[in-house]
Amino acid sequence: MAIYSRASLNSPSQLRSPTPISLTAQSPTSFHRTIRLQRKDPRFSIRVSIEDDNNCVDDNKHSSLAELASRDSRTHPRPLSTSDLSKSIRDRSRLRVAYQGVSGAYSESAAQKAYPDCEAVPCEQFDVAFQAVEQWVVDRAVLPIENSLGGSIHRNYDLLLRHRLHIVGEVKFAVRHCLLANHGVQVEDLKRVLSHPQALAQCELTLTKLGVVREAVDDTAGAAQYVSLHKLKDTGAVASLGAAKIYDMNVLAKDIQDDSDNITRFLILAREPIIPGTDRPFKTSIVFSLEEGPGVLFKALAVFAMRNINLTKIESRPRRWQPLRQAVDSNNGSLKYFDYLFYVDFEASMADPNSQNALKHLKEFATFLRVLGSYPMDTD
Ligand SMILES: O=C(O)C(=O)C[C@]1(C(=O)O)C=C[C@@H](O)C=C1
Repeated sequence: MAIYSRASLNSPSQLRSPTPISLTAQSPTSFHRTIRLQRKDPRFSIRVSIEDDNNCVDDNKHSSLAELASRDSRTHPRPLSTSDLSKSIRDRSRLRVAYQGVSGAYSESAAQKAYPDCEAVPCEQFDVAFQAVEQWVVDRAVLPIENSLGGSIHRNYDLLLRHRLHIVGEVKFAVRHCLLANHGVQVEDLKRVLSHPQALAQCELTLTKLGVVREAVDDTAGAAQYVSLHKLKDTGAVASLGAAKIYDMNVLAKDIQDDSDNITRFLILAREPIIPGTDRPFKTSIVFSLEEGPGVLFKALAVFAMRNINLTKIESRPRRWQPLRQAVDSNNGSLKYFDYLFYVDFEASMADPNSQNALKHLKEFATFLRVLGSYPMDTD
């Protein structure tokens, strides 16, 4: 049984697309298959063929997959993929906010918490959400950056640096996971459970007790959608109560996360920065790199401590393009070090001269420094 990326089966506009779409299935077993959605008649029919690695086409699968694809496409918007980004969006009446996943994902709820009247736009991957903002397809992106149980979402730290968007806000969202299965399926029937890797990590204790095989997919709601569409009897999903309703699934257990206080912090990204204020609590996010040497990170952090600026987060990531730095050591000759980027959040606005002085000071010995955004704190 292969786990397909969401887009393989839920695509209204893929089905209308003039070009055939080819998606590689991610298979947990030795099967590795490619799904091709091909348009036979532009208006009325699609042809779905499944090929295995030996290019054997299994025609018997056509009708059922086509049926599934069209049934789902009528009800839920398809996540944007990179190829959609060139198409213009006409309805500009509501703020459009990109999130990663499909309808029912926690990220969609976070987008709606940040902008209650927005049009939440699903995207296949984090990268697509970044590009959708950059290319004016949407106005904002709301993306997870850290979770109180699972830790940092490193991919988004890396993408913040690779793209040129600005952090204009943050939103904290209480994530309450449910164990979902198709109607009639009991907990004892479950052999495996699908979900987003963060969600699986957040439910470690429950899933270990159940003794099920865990399989990672792109998002929690996508897991529910997959199990529901395929009418699986031995597979469950960890997802939200909202996803249970959308994909008509039974809730076998609620609040299965390891700790009831399971909070994910999301960043709100935009093309333009906001003008920082001092009228309410602000946070500033920066990224910098430093020379190699004893006490350099200590010195960097001291620029905040000596000004009584509170740090709320520090994350280090290896530099992707020059991950190793060559340095000369008087005792050992030439040495190679890992080169890091440090992401720091501090509780102050860039409108505050204290923050400006701290960054001026940091620049004296940082080899690179970028302000990612200065934005109101979510104090909920
Ligand atoms: O899969 C989802 O529903 C998401 O919104 C993604 C995501 C994440 O990336 O951390 C968001 C919140 C939860 O922490 C689990 C998963």
